[in-house]
Amino acid sequence: MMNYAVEVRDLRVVRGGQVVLPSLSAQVEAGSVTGLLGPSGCGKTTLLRSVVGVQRVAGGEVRVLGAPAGSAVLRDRIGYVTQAPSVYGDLSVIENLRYFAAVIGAPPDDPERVVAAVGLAGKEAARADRLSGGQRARVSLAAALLGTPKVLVLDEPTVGLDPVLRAELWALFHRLATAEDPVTFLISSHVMDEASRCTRLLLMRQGRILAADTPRGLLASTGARDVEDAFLRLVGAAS
Ligand SMILES: Nc1ncnc2c1ncn2[C@@H]1O[C@H](COP(=O)(O)OP(=O)(O)OP(=O)(O)O)[C@@H](O)[C@H]1O
Repeated sequence: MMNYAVEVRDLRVVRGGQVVLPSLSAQVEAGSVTGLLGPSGCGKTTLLRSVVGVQRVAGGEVRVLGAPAGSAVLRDRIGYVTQAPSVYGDLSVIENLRYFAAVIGAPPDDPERVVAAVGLAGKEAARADRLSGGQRARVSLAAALLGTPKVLVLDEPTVGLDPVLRAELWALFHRLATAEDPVTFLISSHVMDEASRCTRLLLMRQGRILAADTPRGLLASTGARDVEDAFLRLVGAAS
């Protein structure tokens, strides 16, 4: 039987009177680097918020590591990085991470470990509001890595980063996903060319999952030459 880190069944979400997810079902395989791809406004963030347990849902079920999304047992087992990096501007990099480590009860030497993991060694003493956007995003990512979570949910983590840094971050995700104690990644992006970096894909449009497959499987089943083309073919077939 497939081992799923995240299972979503018939999820319904209404935001501001608008049905954003009518009835969405999807799974994320344990140890995968799963990309959630779809155009802006299709409901990616809403789905991620539901997985993390911060979204009010109107129906259906979301389970993470077998427990209901948002339950207390998941608190230090799931990390979430939102689109807007949530760090305190008036604190240094290491102060931010020490604060978040204390909140979740992570080991005292964890801030140093995660600073190195995201390539910010040497920037520990820098105030967060004096960092570049990409550096601030990496502080948020470092905070999500504290306490060695089993599932990391990342909302467009590579937006605004240069290609070298982008490649480094994807390499980091794969290292963590294939480690002895693997982390499962669910990563949203509206940039289709990031699809090839994922081991599995969820293609989403207008609150629905169009396809769930490996990048290779998706190209084979659609006959497309790249994921953008596959997406267009699936949209064409669905309409
Ligand atoms: N706070 C809110 N109140 C009401 N509606 C909202 C709210 N946030 C988002 N929505 C609506 O929900 C829909 C899905 O938004 P969501 O942020 O999940 O999309 P997304 O795919 O993550 O987009 P993007 O790639 O631009 O971040 C959109 O139509 C949006 O207008």
